[in-house]
Amino acid sequence: MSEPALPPLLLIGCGKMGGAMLAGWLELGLPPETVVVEPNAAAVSAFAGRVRHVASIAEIPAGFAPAAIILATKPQEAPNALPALAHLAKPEVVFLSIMAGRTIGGMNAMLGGKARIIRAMPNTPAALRLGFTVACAGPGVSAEQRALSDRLLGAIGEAAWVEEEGLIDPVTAVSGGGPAYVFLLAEVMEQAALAQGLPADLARRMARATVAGSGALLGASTEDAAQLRRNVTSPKGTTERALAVLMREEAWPALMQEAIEAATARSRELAG
Ligand SMILES: NC(=O)C1=CN([C@@H]2O[C@H](COP(=O)(O)OP(=O)(O)OC[C@H]3O[C@@H](n4cnc5c(N)ncnc54)[C@H](O)[C@@H]3O)[C@@H](O)[C@H]2O)C=CC1
Ligand SMILES: O=C(O)[C@@H]1CCC=N1
Repeated sequence: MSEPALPPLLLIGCGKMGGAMLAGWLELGLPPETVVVEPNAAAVSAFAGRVRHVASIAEIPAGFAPAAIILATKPQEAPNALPALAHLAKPEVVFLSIMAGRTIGGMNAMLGGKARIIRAMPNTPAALRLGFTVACAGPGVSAEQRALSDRLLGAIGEAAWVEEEGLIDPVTAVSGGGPAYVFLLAEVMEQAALAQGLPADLARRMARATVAGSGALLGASTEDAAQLRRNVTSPKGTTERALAVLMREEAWPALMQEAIEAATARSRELAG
């Protein structure tokens, strides 16, 4: 059975994440009445003719009744943008926020106190429909609104739901920011290759291909990451020597924990 057509949406902010999500929704068959609010015209040029673009919230066409309003500006923009959207907060409208840190309660206060809100945290592999999003529904969100949001998030990768909103802060630290840590791995591998005398172009290609290929292998495999690691590690071989450095208690295990703790704390600070 084919899925029903998507209803018109209102997207607030079409930057890196908003644009990646919009691309996924257009593939699902987004109606052209959809409105995108984005002050930077260049950010929406790739979507010209397929959605209606306005530069500010004040220019949203009067009477436009979206089923979902996606909040994809920076968290620091919320105090400007959300009060201007309060007139659209009705029981039949769900707000789907991807802003780091901003809590359902805090956003609801800015939206006039009666908004139905889902707080979600995606990540940038969404641009290839390989994202991972964790979402949490606030008070009053209907089963239909949750199903619509699940469909929207499923269009950009995998979606999971939690009941406890506080879990979104560590989710933001682990999967929201996670791609940055993986890209950093490619950067430092490249630097280490250079330090061993490899030519610059080869060092760059090797680091990129190794991180991308390993990610693809992990994605395609049913084996645990630990088993895939063991598959590379010959007893008394070379990898074992490298892992003995990286897996020292004070090295990657402790550093990753400290990094995730710091990002989780920052997410809580961004609540405002
Ligand atoms: N970049 C990432 O990896 C992730 C970002 N997020 C969240 O997504 C949100 C957006 O992040 P990015 O896309 O990275 O930032 P971005 O800066 O690329 O996009 C934000 C967009 O909002 C626009 N904007 C600013 N004021 C506006 C207003 N009043 N109305 C409408 N649009 C306005 C900006 O012109 C910009 O294009 C943030 O809240 C961030 O926490 C969540 C998960 C991952
Ligand atoms: O760094 C940030 O604040 C956002 C949230 C997760 C990824 N980027």
